Amino acid sequence: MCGYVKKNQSLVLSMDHNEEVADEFQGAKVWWALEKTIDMHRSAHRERWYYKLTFHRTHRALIVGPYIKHVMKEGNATKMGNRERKLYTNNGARWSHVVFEHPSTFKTLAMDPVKKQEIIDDLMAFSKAEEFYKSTGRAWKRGYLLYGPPGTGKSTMIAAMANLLGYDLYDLELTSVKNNTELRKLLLETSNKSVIVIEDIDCSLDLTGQRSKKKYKVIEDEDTGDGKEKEGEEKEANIPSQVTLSGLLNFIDGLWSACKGERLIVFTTNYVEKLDAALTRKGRLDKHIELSYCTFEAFKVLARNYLKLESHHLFPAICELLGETNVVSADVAEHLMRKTLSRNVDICLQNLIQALEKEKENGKLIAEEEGKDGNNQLKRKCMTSTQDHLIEDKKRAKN
Ligand SMILES: Nc1ncnc2c1ncn2[C@@H]1O[C@H](COP(=O)(O)OP(=O)(O)OP(=O)(O)O)[C@@H](O)[C@H]1O
Repeated sequence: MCGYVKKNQSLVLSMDHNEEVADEFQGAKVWWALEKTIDMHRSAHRERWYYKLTFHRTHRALIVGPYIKHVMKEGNATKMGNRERKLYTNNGARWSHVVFEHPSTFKTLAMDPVKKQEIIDDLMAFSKAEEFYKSTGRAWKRGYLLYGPPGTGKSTMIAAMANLLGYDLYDLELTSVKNNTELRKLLLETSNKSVIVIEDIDCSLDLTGQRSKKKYKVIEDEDTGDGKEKEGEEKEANIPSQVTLSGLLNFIDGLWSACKGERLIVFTTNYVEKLDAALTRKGRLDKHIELSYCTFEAFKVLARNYLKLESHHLFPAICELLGETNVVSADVAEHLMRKTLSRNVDICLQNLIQALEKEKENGKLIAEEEGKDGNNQLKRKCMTSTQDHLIEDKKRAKN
């Protein structure tokens, strides 16, 4: 047997002609050999390679049934684990892809450890539940809704999910899908073992279930008189969208019942409270996960990721300040990244403390202005003033 290392660094073993490899399954010994025959079909003499399996006749039922099934399953799992995974994005009704190499894992994801483990367990149980879905006649799919302010790690978690399961990622841009026919085509083209992501669902579908109308720049073609999407002298027109929320939900519920393989569908939003109840009701989306402001537990993960620190004398001060402010993990990570510039952990943590203190002061000021005491509700308002800008930017980019 010989082996070589593939591009993605996994070891690939192969057998030589007439070489024999032994295996054992539930006490039964088997021997695999790679053999060759000459195919004399028509006048062409073609070599055909095959595996010969030898075992004692008393084990026939065990080997032909459960053992072969086991080998196929393990083989497929290995193939899935070794292949290059892809990140797909759609432009209208067409998918294009790049190699998916996002480094995020659940280990590097900053969040409450208990909640994190619960999500990992849920994903692993789902990925192994083929028999359950088959026996209950349900489509092998699971829906997640991730919600929380910008920068709390929703996209990071999605990458960690795809990495944990070894699935491809499909980033579905709904605003570029014209109608339900295009949506159906896109969804049917997704591979099994995939995560389909629809980010910022509140920007893609409005609350009545109608997709938000996209503003196209329309100019009259001088020769043909056709209205075409062009740059130049322009007037804006609303092209009515035909992708509806009910269309989307029907696809999720119905379409994949007829499809082989497992699929995760993940929606994200910054405004869970604005979503249509039809989308959020149980059964449609199986798990609702809130990603919120950075806690001390989450900070410890970030400190491990960025500073390789398990503890530090400034941690207690940071712990206290995080309890009094609403700061997202993206902002904390941004401060910790600066260590690469200053090369000094103490300075980096001191800067973070200063930023948190400033945030706390802002919260107090707003509280005073509003004539209320500086409790959570007001601190929330302080944060939303900056985050509303981010959300508005996102909406503008989509429209
Ligand atoms: N929980 C987290 N764990 C680890 N890193 C995080 C976390 N949250 C944010 N980050 C860091 O901040 C960056 C931005 O986070 P991310 O894009 O995942 O936030 P988001 O919640 O998806 O934001 P948005 O709602 O704007 O899409 C990430 O690239 C990552 O480096």
